Amino acid sequence: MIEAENLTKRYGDKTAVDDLSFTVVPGRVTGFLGPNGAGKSTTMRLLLGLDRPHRGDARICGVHYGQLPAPLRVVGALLEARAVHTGRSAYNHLLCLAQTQGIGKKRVDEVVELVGLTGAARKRAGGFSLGMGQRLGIAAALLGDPSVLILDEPVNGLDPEGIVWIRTLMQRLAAEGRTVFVSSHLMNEMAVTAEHLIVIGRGRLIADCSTEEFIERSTEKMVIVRSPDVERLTGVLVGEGAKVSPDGDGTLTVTHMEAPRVGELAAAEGVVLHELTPKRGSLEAAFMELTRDSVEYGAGAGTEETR
Ligand SMILES: Nc1ncnc2c1ncn2[C@@H]1O[C@H](COP(=O)(O)OP(=O)(O)OP(=O)(O)O)[C@@H](O)[C@H]1O
Repeated sequence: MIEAENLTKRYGDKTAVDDLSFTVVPGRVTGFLGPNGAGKSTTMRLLLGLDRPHRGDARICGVHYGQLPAPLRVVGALLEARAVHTGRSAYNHLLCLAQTQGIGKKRVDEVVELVGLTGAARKRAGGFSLGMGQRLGIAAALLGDPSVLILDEPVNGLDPEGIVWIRTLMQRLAAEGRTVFVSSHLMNEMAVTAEHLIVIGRGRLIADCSTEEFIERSTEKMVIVRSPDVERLTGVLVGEGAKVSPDGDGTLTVTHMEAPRVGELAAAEGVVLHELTPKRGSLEAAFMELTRDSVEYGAGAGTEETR
């Protein structure tokens, strides 16, 4: 379990994390989302005791990170892509880490295999690609067989096979009853990986809910309808309050009306349907909608004064 309580962190006059409270529970993958500069990495550093909050409290399994007697055995962390600048082999890098916490060589062999680095473990870790470096970072996070995992952008640098691998791994670790807290910019990936989301903007909490609820709350449901008689169908649906946009080739996108009602109206009017597909919005669309006012950088982001 991870608990943030009224966490606040300022850098000069910039408030990076602003009175942020949330709880991350075991047994499911919790995604941590927010636009660039929202405060995700800062929050993770506060949780891991790498930075001190100006106000509030960060606890892992009920205590501050610094109070954990053997931290690697309780919490495994991967912080944002920094290569391991070491002339040591990946294996020796992990072995040294393990030894600081009284973790045996057998576990080093296990994690090397678990992350698919067996063939590369004797190579110099400093020469690793970004993807291999990520795998090594994940191996280090798993060394102590921790019950809590805090992963900042673990998908960074991974190829499609690596992305599926980390998704499956995170879901398995959560299913084993661990707390898995993971930040990412890849919305499609988070939509299929995380069951629960914590979303922040400008250091403040925007949403703390299931992924499904998050999407449902902030995107409009659509129905895709295909018919050889779009004109008559459009008339019927619009007459009953639906909003209809023709996509050409006999397809309509219908909003403001659920799929069963579309089907019922078409049947009542004797209009043939070739397709009737309810479509839920994407996590990406929901994220853009909910964080629109919290975007720090990028198109449309003004200065504090102009907003
Ligand atoms: N050491 C620091 N000194 C000064 N400002 C900082 C420092 N660390 C973070 N900040 C500022 O705090 C804010 C939050 O940064 P943070 O890196 O936590 O955001 P983030 O959500 O992880 O962003 P990204 O998605 O781009 O990685 C940003 O405005 C950033 O510039």
